[in-house]
Amino acid sequence: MTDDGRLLAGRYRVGELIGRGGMSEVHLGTDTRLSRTVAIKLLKSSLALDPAFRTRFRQEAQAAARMAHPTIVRVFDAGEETVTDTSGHDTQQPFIIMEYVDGRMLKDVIRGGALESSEAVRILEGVLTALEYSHRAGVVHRDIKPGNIMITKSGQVKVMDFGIARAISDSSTTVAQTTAILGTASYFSPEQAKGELVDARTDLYSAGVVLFEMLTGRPPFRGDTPVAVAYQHVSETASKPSSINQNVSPALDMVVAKALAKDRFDRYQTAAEFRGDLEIAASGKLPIHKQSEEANLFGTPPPITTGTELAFKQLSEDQRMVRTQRRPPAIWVWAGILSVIVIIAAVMFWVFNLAPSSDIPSSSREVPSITGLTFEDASAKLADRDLSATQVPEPSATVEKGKVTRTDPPSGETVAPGTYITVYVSTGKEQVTVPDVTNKPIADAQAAITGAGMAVGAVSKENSPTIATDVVLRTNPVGATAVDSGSTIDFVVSSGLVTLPDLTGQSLSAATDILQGSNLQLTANPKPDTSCKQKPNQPITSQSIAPGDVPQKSTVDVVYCSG
Ligand SMILES: Nc1ncnc2c1ncn2[C@@H]1O[C@H](COP(=O)(O)OP(=O)(O)OP(=O)(O)O)[C@@H](O)[C@H]1O
Repeated sequence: MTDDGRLLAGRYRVGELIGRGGMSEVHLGTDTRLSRTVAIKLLKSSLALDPAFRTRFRQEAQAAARMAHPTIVRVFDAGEETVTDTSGHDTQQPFIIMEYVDGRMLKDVIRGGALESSEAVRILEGVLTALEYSHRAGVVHRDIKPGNIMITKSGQVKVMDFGIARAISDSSTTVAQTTAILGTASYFSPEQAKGELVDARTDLYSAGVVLFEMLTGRPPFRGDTPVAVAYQHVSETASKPSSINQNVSPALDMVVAKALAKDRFDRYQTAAEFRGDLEIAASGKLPIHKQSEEANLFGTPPPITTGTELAFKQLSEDQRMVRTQRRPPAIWVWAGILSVIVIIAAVMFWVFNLAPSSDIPSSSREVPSITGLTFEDASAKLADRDLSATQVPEPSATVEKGKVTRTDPPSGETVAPGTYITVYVSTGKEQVTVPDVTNKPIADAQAAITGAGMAVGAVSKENSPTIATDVVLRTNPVGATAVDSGSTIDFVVSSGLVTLPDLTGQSLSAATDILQGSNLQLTANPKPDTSCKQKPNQPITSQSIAPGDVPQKSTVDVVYCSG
């Protein structure tokens, strides 16, 4: 991870790369004027080639910068920087200076599976609060999806990228390109899929899709291509979330059904209305809109289509069912057939005219092997295959710090273009603390060390006047030191012996003191030697145990010169 080091607008220092999305690279940065940490989104320079996009982007970023709400990632500034490419040409690179959010993307949270209903409701309430505020300010988000919702470490919900989708879809990009840039079509409303005008209710549909995914762990419609997914948003009925996750209450099923109504007039009309029903559902009551309404909104769970052909097959089957089961008046049958033809024509137009003309293929991608690369190189390799990357740090015993350890989905798996790949980057070996095992028997101490993730090393013995045999005197490294997980810890244990010094030449009282300090004892009956030549201190002439290692508390007999 290299620091870019550039200064944008003479003020924002571009730091380490922290993420790469479908349309941008995101770096940590510093606002040098205010000395604060910011996130810097550098938009792909290919987008900046279109002057209409640049104008629209500036306007939208300015509108977003006017919004200040705790549930919205603050936009502080936006602009363009002239960049000289390798061939010496100057190009404009748009950038956005945002509040830095220390947290996780909702898409990464959902990757772990369905959330508890209460948590899903709490997060969606945050999203709806943000939408209520932005819709009042006249800003429609247009790209509400788990990849634009962050959850801070304290659990706060923050929605980002207001207005950016508008800048993209209003420039000369095709629908297929827009889909590829903005990610999958999973969160598109029916009106977006049909290329119609959008309004605040479009965001509420997408919020309904996000709620569905939080409750079930998967979006309501899946398919191999954006077209197959968009088709289902227009014409298929979503399953009840409770048919996928039985912990979801009927009340929440009803809220999701209303949010996902195909006709925007059947949906929640405002974010506040949606939030109100969520609160009612969370309290265990059924929202006011009636059960009969719910029955109309949900059909039987549709099979998961794998492509446009399957979608068409399903469509013709539906037609057959309409004819045989309900027997509606002929005029309705013909109206139904007509609308089906219109949809098929729209999809065919999209498939055969727009998608091939764009340089963004819609087939699936294989996740490449990127372990061992830096995040920067890995995300570039993913971007080559139209895949986005999110960085998640994790300790690794084997992979060097700063290098990719693994991905989710793993390499070799096939995914749709625009899919977010979680890229795990090594923070080096996990740090563990050496437990304090002094005064513990060696067997207990060794168990404590292995239990704390370290390896047992050499055991050496050392004399100790007081500590019992095979009890730990100290470790190396000593207790409370932080070390790499798996480090080897050496032990020094008591030998149960003590060093007896040479006592000859010492007076009896000096010898008593010396031995006491070593937890040894001088005999109570030292033997006098009268044959020697008397000296003033009556020195010891011999000792019963030779100097050296002796068991603790040994008693030493001595002979002293009494003269
Ligand atoms: N304000 C922020 N604070 C901290 N990290 C951020 C911030 N914005 C983005 N990121 C990180 O950068 C990554 C890429 O950002 P993001 O998904 O917004 O890019 P994008 O190009 O807008 O993607 P897309 O449009 O495909 O969703 C995110 O997954 C996230 O990890």
